[in-house]
Amino acid sequence: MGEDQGGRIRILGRETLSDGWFRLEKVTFAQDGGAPQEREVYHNGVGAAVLPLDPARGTVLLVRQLRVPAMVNGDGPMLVEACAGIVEGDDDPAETVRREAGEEMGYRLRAVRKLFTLYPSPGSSAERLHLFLAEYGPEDRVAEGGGLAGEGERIEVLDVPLAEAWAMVETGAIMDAKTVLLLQQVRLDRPLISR
Ligand SMILES: Nc1nc2c(ncn2[C@@H]2O[C@H](COP(=O)(O)OP(=O)(O)O[C@H]3O[C@H](CO)[C@@H](O)[C@H](O)[C@@H]3O)[C@@H](O)[C@H]2O)c(=O)[nH]1
Ligand SMILES: [Mg+2]
Repeated sequence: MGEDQGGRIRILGRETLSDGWFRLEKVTFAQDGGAPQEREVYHNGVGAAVLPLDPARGTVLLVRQLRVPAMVNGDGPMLVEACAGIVEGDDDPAETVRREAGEEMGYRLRAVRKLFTLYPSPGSSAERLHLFLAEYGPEDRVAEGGGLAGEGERIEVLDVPLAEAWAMVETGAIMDAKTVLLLQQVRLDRPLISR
């Protein structure tokens, strides 16, 4: 059982509630010697996402796919997002986004640039998400894309002007947090081609 550096938080117990696709754990802890408290933690892995920009045409690549959580919330069933994937084991997140860009979009990436590593939903999820920008051009389309049919993926690729992508954020057609963040970063970095 652990304590934090100040010794004020003591972990009293850790219990696996479910161990399916990812693991759901219940953590029991006490703060400042107080009463025990519980939190559920979903260990949904390490992710990596990339927004490829074509600086010459002022376009970005996005993917549209079935997202069951959005569907059961009544917002889906399809979400428009930046291309993303789960980082397996000790894989390099930059390699993960190159691989996912090939599988999901059929594009090879250039000038892959790391931005941040973020907790997308730290209240209940242990996921760490690595965010990248990249560049592409029409000549970098090297395959069909669409995702891995064996995993049931049917991914549509969108090659859209930045202004159109931003309008989709404003109308609610894009609701995915990492995607909004990446589009905002492009608007900060490239104000002249963003409007
Ligand atoms: N069988 C099964 N498949 C699942 C389950 N949950 C997800 N999958 C499938 O597993 C595959 C994972 O595909 P990736 O491309 O590697 O990941 P992702 O779903 O795009 O996830 C990425 O984006 C998420 C949303 O931002 C991130 O949460 C995640 O960490 C990752 O970065 C998808 O086909 C997805 O439908 C499940 O419970 N059961
Ligand atoms: Mg994916």
